[in-house]
Amino acid sequence: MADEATAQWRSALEILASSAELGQGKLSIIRTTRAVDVDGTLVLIVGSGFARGIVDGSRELITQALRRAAGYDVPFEVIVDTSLESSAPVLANRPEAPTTRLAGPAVDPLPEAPTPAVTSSTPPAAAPATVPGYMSGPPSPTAEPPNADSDLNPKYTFDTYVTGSSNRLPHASAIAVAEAPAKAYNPLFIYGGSGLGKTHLLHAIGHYARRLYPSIRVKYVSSEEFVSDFIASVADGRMDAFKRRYREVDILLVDDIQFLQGKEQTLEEFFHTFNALHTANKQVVLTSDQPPKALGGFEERLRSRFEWGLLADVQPPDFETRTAILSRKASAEGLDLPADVLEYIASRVTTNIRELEGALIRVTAFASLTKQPVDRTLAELVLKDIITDPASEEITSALIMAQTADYFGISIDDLCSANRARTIVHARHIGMYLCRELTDMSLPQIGREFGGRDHTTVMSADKKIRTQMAERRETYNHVAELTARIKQAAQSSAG
Ligand SMILES: Nc1ncnc2c1ncn2[C@@H]1O[C@H](COP(=O)(O)OP(=O)(O)OP(=O)(O)O)[C@@H](O)[C@H]1O
Repeated sequence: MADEATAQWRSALEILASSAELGQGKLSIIRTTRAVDVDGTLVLIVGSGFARGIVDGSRELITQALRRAAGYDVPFEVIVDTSLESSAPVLANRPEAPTTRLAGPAVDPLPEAPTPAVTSSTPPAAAPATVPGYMSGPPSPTAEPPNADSDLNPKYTFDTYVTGSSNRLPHASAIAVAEAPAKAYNPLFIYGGSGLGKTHLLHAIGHYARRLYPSIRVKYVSSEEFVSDFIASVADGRMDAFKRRYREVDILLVDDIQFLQGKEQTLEEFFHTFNALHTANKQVVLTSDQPPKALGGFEERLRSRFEWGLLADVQPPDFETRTAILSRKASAEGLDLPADVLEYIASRVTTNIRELEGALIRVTAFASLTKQPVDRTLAELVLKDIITDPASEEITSALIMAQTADYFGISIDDLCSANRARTIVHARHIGMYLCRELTDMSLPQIGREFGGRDHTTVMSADKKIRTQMAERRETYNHVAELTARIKQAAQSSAG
């Protein structure tokens, strides 16, 4: 595979050289890059942070050149290997980029919230009588400090998780696992459709376990981050550190395991990680959009291990649970919404809780913009374009991007480009926001669609649009009108 990667990269370099778009200076730096293939990702290894900056700044042209060379989109990562430095120009006093291109935290790593108020779903605050013995010993000297990078979202706790018949089993087993890691069920495998709270439960396990056992080492990782970390570590020759990161923990929480499908080298490493943890009596919790048996692209030996512990599925919430979730979200935001409004929203959005939250945001944003009280008429007006029959429509990122480009009078290439013109940036942010709300795509997937951007860019676009909707009428209108167009287009193509 390495030869093929080199050949592909050489062809791309020729294409770049034959186009005048990249200056000779940049080109000569890019030429010093080495390419290897890891699990279908082309890893471009540069000799310095400076060279990496040049390659990163030329992403769009490199993407196009690789596409022309290979005949398809070639995903690529850039990493720094300073042993190559002699072949690349070095500028004095330029801060070095980190040696690996690990994806940043999936959520803001804020300190854990103080002991939350007691609610019906709050687990007991005291530690259970039997504290797992392995946590009483001193931490390994080579291990990272406890929870140094556990990346837990402070909002995703058991307190803020509403339970109902659709999620009682995963909720109860998540609590059991946090209370007695590696004793109750190992692994715990939580599966179910998109936006149903699997990530929320993983983070809640981490928070609660840390509250019970302050020195416990918890690591949360999305499987896409696991892949990037693995790729960067292989290419970088830093597998020892990689192994320590994932094996010297007490609880490993791995989100959206289905993204490992077909990634043979990563799966092999994951298999060994899993075995090492399980043998050492450490807890593993996994989430997936499907049960283990349905996970194509996974070897039987791994799928059968996923079934060693407990399988817990999350179902779409019923009407009462949806209403309770909305009520909880509204009060967390300090909003006082009449019951009939909450019920109306819950009746319109039935399958995905992320979309349910999106509907709440729109209704309250519109009320705030127009300085009107939130009542049923207003909610009906705002949500009139939210269509409830998910079977009749398929909303894809391609559809969202085409409609967004058309709406703003720009091209899809503009949306994916590095162009920072105001309208284009705004359109890009709205496109990302709508992909987040209206599709099942993960943050990294959305980032890739929009010109190979990092998942943290998608997160900040999502946050920006959410905030702007309540502050600027124009943004609110853009989102509302575009959603209506996208849903109509999806329905007419389904019909
Ligand atoms: N039972 C619940 N109570 C309160 N909030 C919930 C509940 N279930 C989901 N949510 C909220 O819905 C949103 C989506 O949930 P989450 O991201 O955990 O879903 P997911 O199943 O991991 O989705 P995906 O498979 O797309 O990653 C989050 O903001 C989460 O807090």
